[in-house]
Amino acid sequence: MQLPETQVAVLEAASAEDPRTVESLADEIGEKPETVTRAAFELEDEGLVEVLETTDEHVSLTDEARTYLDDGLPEVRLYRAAVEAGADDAPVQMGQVIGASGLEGGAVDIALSNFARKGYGEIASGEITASPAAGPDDDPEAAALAALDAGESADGSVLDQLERRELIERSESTVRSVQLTDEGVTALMEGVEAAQEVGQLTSEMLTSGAWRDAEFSEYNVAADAETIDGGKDHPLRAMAERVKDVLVGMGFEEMEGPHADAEFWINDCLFMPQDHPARTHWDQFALEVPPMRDLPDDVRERVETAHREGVGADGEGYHSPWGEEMARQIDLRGHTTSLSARHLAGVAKGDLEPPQRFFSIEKAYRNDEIDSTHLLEFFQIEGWVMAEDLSVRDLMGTFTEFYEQFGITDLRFKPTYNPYTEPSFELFGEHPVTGEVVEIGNSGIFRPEMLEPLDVDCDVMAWGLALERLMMLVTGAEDIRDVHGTLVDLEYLREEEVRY
Ligand SMILES: N[C@@H](Cc1ccccc1)C(=O)O
Repeated sequence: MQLPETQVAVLEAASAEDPRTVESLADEIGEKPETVTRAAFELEDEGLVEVLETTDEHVSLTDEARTYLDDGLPEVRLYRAAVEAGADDAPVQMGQVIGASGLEGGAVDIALSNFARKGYGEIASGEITASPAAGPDDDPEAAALAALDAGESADGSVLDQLERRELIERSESTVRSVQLTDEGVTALMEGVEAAQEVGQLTSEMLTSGAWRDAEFSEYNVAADAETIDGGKDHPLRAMAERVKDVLVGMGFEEMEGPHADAEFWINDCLFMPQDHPARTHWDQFALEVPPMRDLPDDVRERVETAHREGVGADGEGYHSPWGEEMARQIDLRGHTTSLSARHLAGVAKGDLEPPQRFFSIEKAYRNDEIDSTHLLEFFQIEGWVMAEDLSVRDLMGTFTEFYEQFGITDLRFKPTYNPYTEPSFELFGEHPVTGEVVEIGNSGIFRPEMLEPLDVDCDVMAWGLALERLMMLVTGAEDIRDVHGTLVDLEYLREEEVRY
């Protein structure tokens, strides 16, 4: 029988009694493990060997665990310091024990929570009591860490606990072994010889014509191959593109504009009084840069008058103080409605005649508390329609049509308040996994107090929708941080389906 060279080598090195790992075969015949794996699968296809797979669990200690190997677990240190201070007799001031233990920073919290969990004693009203019966010398977690460090194994439930404490990392790998089949043994007895098979066509073979006589090895499309992670769009970017397609399909044109902009465009044009709470720097990020130089004089004057005197015959409004300095201050935009203001004021695309439809899918920045539904930066799907005689029905109809494209058909609306819209509505959708009703956007019909100073004399309905929330409803993700930001699992990004 003739076989390619590596297959012959693998076959000869393999045994019928003891499965041999790919690594040891590779060592023996001086080939790379990948090459041996490939040859092994080819031999398996021919029935000459069997490839056996087992999973090998590997446990490694984290850096944190290594410091505990030297210093002891924080809770054990705390217990020892407590006993030393007499806390096994009577309660002792916590500060005193912590000081004596030498624990600092985050280690103190770690010590306290595990001290309580392990029943080493009690902590109440700033005092610590150590239970004399606790035996930190036999702490199973400490023992397991020492055993693992010495290359020994440890009990499964202790391992689970150590993993929860992030003191160990567990990984699995597939170990492949090769064993000769009866057919393989027979083939070896009858004699196998190496055939000169060519694995790869080279340019030399093409120029010399050697390819004509060469015997090429066959492809094995079923063989395991190295995973190659190619570049692709981030799932959130892919979602943004999908939204863009839908909106363009609905007749919308895209807006562009600065991420860092004058408060004038972010807030003042939206009839947000300068003492409005959302304008404090707790909410939006102010930049230490020179103020905006160019503001169109006529718009600035009309906006100022609207703030100071109100709009309309009876001058309704906030009659709030207004200063140009604040209007020229540059912030990271807290919403992309600044782009709508620039477009409506005619500074982006010149004067616009109705009907018009515009959108943007761009980042907004807010000093929010980060949690499962909030990030400091997020993408807003901003949009507006300018036309004669718009009503709330038009607004709801537009949303219904838009969200339908993403399979969301159970929209709910709730009246809300924005300084720049009247009426205003928040939009909600149901989370497909948790069933929770999630806010997905905010909308309304721009007030005359906003539109008149911008010199717009027809109706404009507008909205800001959250791209990440839409993504959560579409994918079922329960935490925004699983989808976007620095905590996203790389495996998710690698494996997420590519959509065209
Ligand atoms: N700017 C609003 C969204 C919005 C835009 C336009 C009209 C009404 C609401 C927000 O960030 O929540």
